[in-house]
Amino acid sequence: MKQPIWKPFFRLLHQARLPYFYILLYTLLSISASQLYLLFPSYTQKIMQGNINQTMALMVAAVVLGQAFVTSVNQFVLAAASAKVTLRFREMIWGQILRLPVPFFDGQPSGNLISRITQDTSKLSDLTATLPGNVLSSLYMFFGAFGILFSYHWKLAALEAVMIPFLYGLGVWQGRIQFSWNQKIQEKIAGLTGHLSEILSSPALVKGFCAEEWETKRGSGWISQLFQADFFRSLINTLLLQLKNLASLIHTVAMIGLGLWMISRKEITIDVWVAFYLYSQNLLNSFSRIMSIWTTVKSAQGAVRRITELMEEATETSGSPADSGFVQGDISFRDVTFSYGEKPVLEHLTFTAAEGKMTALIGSSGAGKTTVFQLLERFYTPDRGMIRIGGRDISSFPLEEWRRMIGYAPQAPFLFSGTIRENILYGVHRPVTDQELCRAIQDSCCEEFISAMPHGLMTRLGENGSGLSGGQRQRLSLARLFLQNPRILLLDEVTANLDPESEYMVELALARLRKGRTTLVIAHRRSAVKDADQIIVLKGQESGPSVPERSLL
Ligand SMILES: Nc1ncnc2c1ncn2[C@@H]1O[C@H](COP(=O)(O)OP(=O)(O)OP(=O)(O)O)[C@@H](O)[C@H]1O
Repeated sequence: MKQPIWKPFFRLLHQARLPYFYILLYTLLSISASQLYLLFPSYTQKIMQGNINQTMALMVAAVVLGQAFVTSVNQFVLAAASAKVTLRFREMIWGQILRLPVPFFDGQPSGNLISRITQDTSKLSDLTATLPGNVLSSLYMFFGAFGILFSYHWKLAALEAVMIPFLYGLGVWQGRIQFSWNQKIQEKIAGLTGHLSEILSSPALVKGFCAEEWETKRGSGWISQLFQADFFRSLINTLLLQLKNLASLIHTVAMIGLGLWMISRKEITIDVWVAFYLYSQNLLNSFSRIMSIWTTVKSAQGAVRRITELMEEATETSGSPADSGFVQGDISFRDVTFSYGEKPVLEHLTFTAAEGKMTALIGSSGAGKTTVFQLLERFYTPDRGMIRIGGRDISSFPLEEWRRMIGYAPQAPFLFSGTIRENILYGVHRPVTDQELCRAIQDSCCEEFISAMPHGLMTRLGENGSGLSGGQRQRLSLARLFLQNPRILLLDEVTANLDPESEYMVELALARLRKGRTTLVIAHRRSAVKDADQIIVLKGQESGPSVPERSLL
């Protein structure tokens, strides 16, 4: 083990609210099962000594039935414990991912994050739910059996003591090999998941470019890589299992050989040897379990590391409610400089967007228009300079409060699978009356098409709002903004891809929405800036520092 995983592992346990009752119950039942297994050989010995009577028969029956009962109840407890632990870890990680800042997601394949929640949590749960029970019950059995073996005969016990280090070395070696293969599989699964989720998010694009054949090949590449890794892992696991079986066989043969030799020399009686043999099997079983715990730990090591890294990422700081304040006044960028990593985008940007007025941002592609919106949303922080509203630094407002004051309409509106009603109400953090909803639908020019739908507001949309035209999607997202009632509007080329009729409808809705709100619009087309009170030209890096030009249309 290169890096100890215990510290981060225990930190994770502390963070997740684990079902300790189930884990404790599993632990106690596992130890009870070990105790019952330890009783069985001594009863067998007594029977072999001729101690056959009703009490003995009842005792043996009780031990055998007890073992079966405890083991099967424990299976249920373990299933419940694992499921609950998985649930808690998944909730914890999902909550963390949603609170990470936007820069974290830059260049982070979504497939990787999905596999943190699906694959890695399963591994972590296996470890967490079973670790205390398996470790304690195996150690109980291991030391219990060893103690009893020494009390029987030291020579036979010494044979065990010699065998165990070899078996241990073998187990550690196997664990290492299995760990490295498990890691390979994890990487392949993450790659495949990332690739599939990217392609499945835009099936129309694939079809539009007639790229089915090409994508089939690319997908097959990932699938066959996973197959190869899976195949070799199974092959290696089978070989390792055979090796383990061979080691057990050697152990058993040595046990039998030494036992028979000692019986022939009258050093032990046959009943002692039988009991000894059974205890040595217990010892071996408990040792195998300890080694399988080792394998579980090794295979969870990567998952623990990845999840810990994720959990230790700094989340967005929400700020204190004491800093709340009324968001009003002109928005001013003062000497703002910003780069994405090493890549400078804005330099010394200074402009003011007057309260309640419309400011258009224009400039060539890559000039930094969307970046201005990103900074306003506080997805990123300026490297230098300051953004203020009514003279107050925008970063001094509690984050959530600030973002709720901003209504952002992107070029491609965000809609999700669910009813039209659910889509309109997304992000509206207050109860909404039917009248308010109707009003927002009317203001956003959605009334006509929603009432033409078979189930009206309760009509279900597909992923990304499929089932609606571009203009309808855009108007639906504007209905959301009417309800959200933000003080600042950020409109990113909202009408860019619409036909004239849809554009007219969206413009109508936008004109209503803009009333009384400070609006910033990203525009490429003249028609989109015709109502602007001022235009800021961003020049980007190509043409030197981006000094804005102010002019009226
Ligand atoms: N998350 C990011 N990480 C790194 N670079 C980025 C990121 N987002 C944007 N950029 C880069 O920053 C520059 C400005 O991007 P931005 O999206 O702000 O431009 P824009 O003016 O809105 O362009 P367009 O009109 O084409 O949408 C571009 O060169 C872009 O490649």
